[in-house]
Amino acid sequence: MDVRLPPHNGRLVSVIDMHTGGEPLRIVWSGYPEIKGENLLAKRRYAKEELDHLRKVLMFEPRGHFDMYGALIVESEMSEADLGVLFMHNEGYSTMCGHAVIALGRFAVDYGLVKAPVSPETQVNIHCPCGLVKAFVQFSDGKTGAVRFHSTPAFAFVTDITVSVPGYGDVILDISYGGAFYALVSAQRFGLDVCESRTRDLVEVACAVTSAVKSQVKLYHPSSDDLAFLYGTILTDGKDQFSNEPTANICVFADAQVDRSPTGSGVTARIALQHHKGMIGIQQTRTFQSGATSSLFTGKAVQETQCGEFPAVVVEVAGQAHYTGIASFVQEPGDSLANGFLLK
Ligand SMILES: O=C(O)[C@H]1NCC[C@@H]1O
Repeated sequence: MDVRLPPHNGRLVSVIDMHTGGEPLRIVWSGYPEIKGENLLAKRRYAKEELDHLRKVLMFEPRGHFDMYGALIVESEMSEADLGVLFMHNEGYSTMCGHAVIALGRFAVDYGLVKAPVSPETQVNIHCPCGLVKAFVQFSDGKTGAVRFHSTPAFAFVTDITVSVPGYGDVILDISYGGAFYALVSAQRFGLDVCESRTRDLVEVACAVTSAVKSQVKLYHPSSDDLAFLYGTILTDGKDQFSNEPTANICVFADAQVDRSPTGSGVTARIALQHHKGMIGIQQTRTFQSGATSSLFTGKAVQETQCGEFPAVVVEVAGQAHYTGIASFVQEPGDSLANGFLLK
């Protein structure tokens, strides 16, 4: 059967879909209008201000769903970058996304964004809004495999602060930065278990924490005000002290969106926090498990560094992404739901 273009408004947006540890990634590779801006953070602002209707078309139903995640490939102003990327979710545009970097590393090698890949690993420099992230993609017999990446400097922002969470009382928690800021607290504090409890119960608690922290704690990042916002809350199993056993967590980010993966930027933030508290050493590899799907990432601090006045670490996170499909999306004239909608 010939596949013909359906009736549409003139715009055809083509994507490649992947997932990393169950978390979807819709990579937009053609059909998006030019994203203007003299640097990546300016492009992020432009996408937010001028093109947000297209995020909704691609992330929301009927083409996506409440928990869809996307990546827009853009040009980077950094000479060492192989590609630039903007991340999209159900609320807007993130500054870092580890599961996406793991998928994009493979995509960049498989689709020729990097010339002459080498075995056993090909380096792909991905310019994310938080900075340059270096991905190392397994490559042998012409095939790509697992990916590890080195984060931008990650740091504990504040530890053991008390936040008043309506409905739950005073909660002691940490805030850590792994390319995005997260509040971190053990689910046990709320009588929940990140692997066993119902997802909706975990989401309710995490959202209450996120909203309390947003209203009570002012965040700050030494590089840019664009990075200084709380992305979400990570509920953990409380097993922060180093061990060879996996530690599980569930990340609730953006508008109550649930990460199916262990969360690359979350693993980065957790290791920065654990290192800050003396619970993990440099080069000690820890396994992180998603409370949602049981998928695994590994992580380790590979280098001590500085981020402004914050002692920081570079974290290496490793995982595996898979392809799920390709698609070209249209909006048909006369479709009252063509711009996308969400069920909450
Ligand atoms: O892996 C990560 O870092 C991301 N996954 C969805 C939420 C985070 O951006």
